[in-house]
Amino acid sequence: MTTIDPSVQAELARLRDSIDNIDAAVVHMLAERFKCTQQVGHLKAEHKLPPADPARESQQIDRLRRLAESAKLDPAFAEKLLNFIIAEVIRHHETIAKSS
Ligand SMILES: O=C(O)C(=O)C[C@]1(C(=O)O)C=C[C@@H](O)C=C1
Repeated sequence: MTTIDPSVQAELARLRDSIDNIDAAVVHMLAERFKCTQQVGHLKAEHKLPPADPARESQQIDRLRRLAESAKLDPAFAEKLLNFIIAEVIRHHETIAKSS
């Protein structure tokens, strides 16, 4: 087994504490986002609007890619993440539309 220098161990623990806080913030922000999109899903179902809005998605992707670049985050990663989240939202919208 490898022995870790106590100062390295302490630095790792400090960084992991921050990572845990950031992960918690991400979960809370996503939960808030999904609360909003649930309401959008009900509004769309009530007014017979389609679950997906590709024009809106293009605007969101352009904006997020620009934000990612200025934050020194890989824009391709930001785009993939947004697409992953939106795909889940569209599934939720479809479920709401079917049940209403
Ligand atoms: O803004 C909408 O119309 C939504 O339904 C929300 C949302 C999103 O998650 O941001 C999801 C699906 C649409 O294709 C576009 C955007």
